Amino acid sequence: MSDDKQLDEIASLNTLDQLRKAIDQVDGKIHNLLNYRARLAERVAEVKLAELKAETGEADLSKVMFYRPEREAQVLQKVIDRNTGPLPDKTVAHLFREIMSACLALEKPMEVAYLGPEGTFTQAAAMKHFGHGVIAMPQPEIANVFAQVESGQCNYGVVPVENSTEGMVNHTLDNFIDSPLKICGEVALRIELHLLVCEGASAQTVKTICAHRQALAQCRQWLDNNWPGVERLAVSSNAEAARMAKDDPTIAAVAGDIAAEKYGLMKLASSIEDLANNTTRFLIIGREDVPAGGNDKTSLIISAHNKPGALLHLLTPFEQAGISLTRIDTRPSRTQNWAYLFFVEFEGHQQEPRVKAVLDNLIEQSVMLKVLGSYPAAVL
Ligand SMILES: O=C(O)C(=O)C[C@]1(C(=O)O)C=C[C@@H](O)C=C1
Repeated sequence: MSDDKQLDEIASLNTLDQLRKAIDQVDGKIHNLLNYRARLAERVAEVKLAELKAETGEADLSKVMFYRPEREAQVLQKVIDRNTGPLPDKTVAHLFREIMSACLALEKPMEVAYLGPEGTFTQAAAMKHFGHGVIAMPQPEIANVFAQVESGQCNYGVVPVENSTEGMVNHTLDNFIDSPLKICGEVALRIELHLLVCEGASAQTVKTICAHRQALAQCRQWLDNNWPGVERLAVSSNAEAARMAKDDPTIAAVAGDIAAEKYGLMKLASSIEDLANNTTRFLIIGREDVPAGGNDKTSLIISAHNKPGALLHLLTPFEQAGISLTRIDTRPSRTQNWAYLFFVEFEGHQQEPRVKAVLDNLIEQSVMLKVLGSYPAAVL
């Protein structure tokens, strides 16, 4: 039905009863279509298995790539492109995110490791990226997330990589150096941090402020101004800080809403992060390469020879090919041979000829080059 016809029909309905009957009818149609879509996804799973069998002669379910990040990004982009409202783009995209998540769970339930415990922003990022159809498995450290995916115990992992206030998450970058895993997606999350205490606690009872060191850094100025001289303790995650504050009125945790809810904490102060637009970017890690989807990014680690102008030489091929860099960062090298180690991110997929040409050029100039993966740019 065209938009105009829909509007005319809606305008002709004048009673609550008429409108609710119309809503019931639409719900029936949506419901029917949802299950139709779900059956198509089930059939997709059968076809994927049959294709693997035809290609390799084996029908090993663990080798089938049920999750297709490039296709999911395309589906979500189409949702946004065709949306005419009144529902906002973000809302319809989130609805379709959950529909696809449920369909994927029918194909095969995915196990996703994330930096836990429950209640971390990384868990929120995992849900934003995969929807609620996955089985989320909290891990104590970033290294455990990598290990769970490398060993095959989990299908994918979610790790924080960069914060708009504090820069790169070095643990994650260091883990990539030795890991065979590939980046297969990215997700950005707006981070709001609060000062949380248990019931009965107050500004007078608090002796220590606990949080992950990144969160403490993101609120440094606010804490300096409002809580000068009070001890700050870096712990393994904000959720862990919230867990510690739950039964101890001498501890205040810096953490987000999910942790506050999970541990039943009160807000002594809200939104205490120093920068208004505090965002953390997370990466999805997996064992397979992701095919090109049309709007991709590529991440790599590269080490340059220790001579003047080395970085400039590494970057010139990107400029010549007209490829935009989205990030460049340095880490201290961990072997004596490497003078510099750079993490570079740029627009494009490693299968594109222009990107391939740049990578060939870089291999010649660098001491070491490791492509961490090409993956769809975040849509949500
Ligand atoms: O197109 C596919 O490959 C599917 O498996 C279908 C579908 C979907 O529901 O649209 C589900 C899971 C994939 O990650 C991508 C898309």
